[in-house]
Amino acid sequence: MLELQEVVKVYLRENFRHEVLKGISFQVSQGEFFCILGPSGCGKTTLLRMIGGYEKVSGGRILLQGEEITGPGPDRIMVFQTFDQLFAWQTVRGNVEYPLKINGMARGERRERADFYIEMVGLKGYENYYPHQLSGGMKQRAALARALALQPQILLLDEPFASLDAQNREILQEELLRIWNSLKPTVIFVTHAVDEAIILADRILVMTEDGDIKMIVENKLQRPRRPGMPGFARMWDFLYEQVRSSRWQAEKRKN
Ligand SMILES: Nc1ncnc2c1ncn2[C@@H]1O[C@H](COP(=O)(O)OP(=O)(O)OP(=O)(O)O)[C@@H](O)[C@H]1O
Repeated sequence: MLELQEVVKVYLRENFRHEVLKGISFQVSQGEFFCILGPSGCGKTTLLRMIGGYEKVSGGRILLQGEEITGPGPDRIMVFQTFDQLFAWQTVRGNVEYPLKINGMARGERRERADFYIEMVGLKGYENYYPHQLSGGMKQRAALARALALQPQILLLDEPFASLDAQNREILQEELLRIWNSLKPTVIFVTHAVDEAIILADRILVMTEDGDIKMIVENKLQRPRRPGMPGFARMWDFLYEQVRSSRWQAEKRKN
């Protein structure tokens, strides 16, 4: 469904060419839960933004259903880590309805659709709350409802639970998996947390510190996955070592 072919991203910094991504190629299937795991600064967000069409590639191609991505579209929606992605002056319902309104959906239909997804993310009863009246977890639920309401082909999630406390993070991971099981969207989920990648993903792409693919690992652990289950710790050790060693190699190169 999604194919990246030798994708390169270069930024210019004070007249220096900074190659952030070094020729990334992979494919994601329809309905797959795909995680991109890597240390801070390795280019995960840049990669996601290019798939979203918010950022141009410097080389290579990104194809969605065989068509090259040239800009943003309602078929790919992004959810971010920050709690301030909602419109502060709109209620939860207003936030979820807004993109539908922009897309020309009639009032009755968009109200119905918004309420459906608000209930799905567990915010029924909070439709008329403003963002400042919500906890961090509730804000992320609202952002997820807004994204889901557009019924995108691909959900692009950029560390959406990273700012939550551990307990809320766990709850939201479970909820996301429940929603993914019922709607089966294709999900590309960026994280730097090894446990999160193992709990969520069908496959895990491990990036090197310097913007390359270290490996793509198939996650065959049975769902639901819990840190104490057989095989979890072994996988965690393996992935953690991959992330750690790529960071160490990059540090050695810098010195
Ligand atoms: N607009 C930009 N201009 C110049 N450099 C940029 C720009 N955006 C990102 N970068 C650089 O690209 C590299 C990768 O950044 P990116 O945000 O994609 O990493 P990341 O893996 O998502 O990091 P984190 O986990 O900390 O969010 C960094 O060195 C960053 O400074």
